[in-house]
Order: sequence, then structure tokens, then C-alpha cells
Amino acid sequence: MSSTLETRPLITRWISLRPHHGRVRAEDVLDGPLFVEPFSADDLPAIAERAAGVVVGAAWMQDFQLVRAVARLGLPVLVQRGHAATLEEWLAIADYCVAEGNDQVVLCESGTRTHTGHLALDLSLLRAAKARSGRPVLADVSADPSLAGAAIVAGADGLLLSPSADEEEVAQVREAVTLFSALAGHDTPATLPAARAAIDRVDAALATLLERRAELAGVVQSLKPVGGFAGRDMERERQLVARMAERAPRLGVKRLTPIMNAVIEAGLHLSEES
Ligand SMILES: O=C(O)C(=O)C[C@]1(C(=O)O)C=C[C@@H](O)C=C1
Repeated sequence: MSSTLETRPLITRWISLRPHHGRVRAEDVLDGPLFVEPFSADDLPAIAERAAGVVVGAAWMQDFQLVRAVARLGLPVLVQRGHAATLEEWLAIADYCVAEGNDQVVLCESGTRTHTGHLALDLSLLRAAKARSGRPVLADVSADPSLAGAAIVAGADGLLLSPSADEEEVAQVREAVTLFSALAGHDTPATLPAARAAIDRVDAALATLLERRAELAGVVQSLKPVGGFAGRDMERERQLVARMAERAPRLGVKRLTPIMNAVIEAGLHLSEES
């Protein structure tokens, strides 16, 4: 398996060999790269053979011997923040890995344990970790998959889901990745499949927005004294294209005009049909 790690905007699923997590077969959970959390140093040789990377779990942050042994495998290391760990303590684990000659360290914000026992994802800490370390930072949305979109918008380079996530949660997180990474992403994909995958995500977001736009245009038609093609307002169309061109300077007014003409006419046809 590859030892280089492409994080954005993958959903990384991880397997923990710690007893209370239960074992899950790799084939059942592999979505993005497979990361495995060891139970002890004894697990490391098997992990080195099968996994794309190793998880230093939130509960392991004080076990420096294990962290060092993990780093020496040479695989990417995903360092989860302990549920009470500070930014400094978290980044110190990354430094331990680098000290062992392994610079392939990815951080993962895994939430702070609150007084009610819940895990609260700290997105401002995630941003701070990104800024301070310059490393990719994932967000573990296992405790609350509905935060996936917020994490991506906050700058998460990828998301982590525990193997116990059910199919509905996986679908929810995948949908958030598709829609929000299209808006938040500024990375330049390096390969043809990665570039096409990025375009597919943009198209998915575009389709969602076009459907919503058609719905709203239908509402406008029903509110206007004269709706449909008969009530067309070319000055309004010119203004909205001009505003869009400020956000899309590469396309500019000239290229956006026929695109928006087609979009608006599709909406008008739709509203006249219904
Ligand atoms: O804003 C309106 O008046 C609309 O009817 C909506 C809309 C649009 O789809 O954005 C459609 C037709 C008009 O020519 C201008 C704009």
C-alpha cells in the first residue's frame, strides 16, 4: 500500500485494535486510506504490512514509547488529540514522530470531553493546529457526523469516521464532503483521477444549487404580477451576471452571459410547465 497520504477531502476510516473497539475487517470499512490504531507495540509488524497509516489514538498520547515505535514504521502517522490535551501537547506528539525521522504526520482533532461526557469538536483548535503546524488536520466526526460540513468549511483536510459508523452516517458524511469541499477546496489535484473526482464534486454542488435556484425562480414567477417569459426582466439578468462575474473573473461577463441565459430560461420553462 502507498505510504504517501492524500488527505483532502477523503473520509478516512480507521480500525482500532484496542479490545473495546472490536475488530472490523479491512474490506468492510475501507473508504479512504486504511489507518489502524495499535493496541500495543506487538501489533506494529502486522499493521506495517496491511495499513496505509497508523493511528496514535486519543488515549495513547502519553505513551511516548509507543509513539516512537509507531513513527519508526515509516508509515504516515495520524495523531489524534487526546480529549483533554492542549494544542502544545498535541503538537509535541508530532514532534516526537519527526524526531524519529518520520515527517509524515497528520493531525486529527477528536473533540474535548465536556462536563456532560460528550465529545465537542473544537474547530477553532483545528484551525490553530493547521496554522501552527502547517500539517494536514483531519476532524474526527464519529461522535457527531452532522458536523462534517462545518469541519470542512472550517478547513479540515479530511474527516475521520470510526468503524462503528452506520451506513446512514457514512452517507451523511460523504454528502457533506461532496458539497462543502467543492466550496471550500482550493487545492490543485495532481492526477487525472483526482482532478476528475474534484470536478465531480463541483458538479454535484452545482446541480444542488441549480435545483435550488430553479425552485426559487419558480417562487419569483408566482409572486410577480406577470410571470414567465412574458415578464422577463433583462436589466435584472444583466445585473446578476455582472455580480457573478466579480466572483468568477476568469469566466467574466462574456462567458457567464450565455450560461446564465440557459439557466434562467430552463427555470422559466420549468415554471411555465408546472
Ligand atoms: O427576478 C425576476 O424577476 C425573475 O423572474 C427571476 C429571473 C431569474 O431566474 O433569476 C428570471 C427571469 C427574469 O428575466 C429575471 C430573473
